[in-house]
Amino acid sequence: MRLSLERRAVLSLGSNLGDRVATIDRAVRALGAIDGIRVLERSSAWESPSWHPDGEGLSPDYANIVAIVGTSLEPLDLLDAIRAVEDALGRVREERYGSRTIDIDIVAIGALEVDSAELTVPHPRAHERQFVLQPWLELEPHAELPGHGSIAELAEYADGDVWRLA
Ligand SMILES: Nc1ncnc2c1ncn2[C@@H]1O[C@H](COP(=O)(O)OP(=O)(O)OP(=O)(O)O)[C@@H](O)[C@H]1O
Ligand SMILES: Nc1nc2c(c(=O)[nH]1)N=C(CO)CN2
Repeated sequence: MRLSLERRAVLSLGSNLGDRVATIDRAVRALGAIDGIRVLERSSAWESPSWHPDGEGLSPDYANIVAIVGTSLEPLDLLDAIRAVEDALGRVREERYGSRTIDIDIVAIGALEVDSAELTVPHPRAHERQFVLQPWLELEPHAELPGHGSIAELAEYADGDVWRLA
């Protein structure tokens, strides 16, 4: 279903296989080509060791960006659109937290809260991920993550190294 109003959504894009930044660039272009999604801002690319519940650095380093989009799509339609972009870019769904050519997560959709079997928004792990917080801070230093507060404060406590790619 389409809304007549746009909501501002924060997306996290990551890749740790192949030409990571080129794939992320293609994903951003593909998102912007979808009816109901406008790409408003995108961060530069940041790199970080792969995060996994069993430990860091078990697979190749990731490149990550944050993109801010305006969307008139309902949350589950936005998730479908994101999955379609991941599929179009050749993502193979393997194990959870495993390597991937492209991964797109919905970090937040305005102040909306969604808790369904398929979709949880705000993303339940975004508040503790430097690879989400640092690129987002670059775009919106005063942003708040609904339910968690200031992203600048969250970044002070979040674990993990992340550095800007040239
Ligand atoms: N906020 C969200 N953004 C994207 N997918 C979500 C979200 N909440 C729930 N999901 C669900 O999670 C499923 C698994 O997603 P995915 O394979 O990208 O997880 P992951 O990237 O391995 O882990 P993580 O979500 O911690 O980054 C998706 O198919 C989707 O249904
Ligand atoms: N650094 C980093 N680690 C990850 C990432 C990611 O985007 N960046 N995505 C994952 C998917 O579950 C698993 N681990």
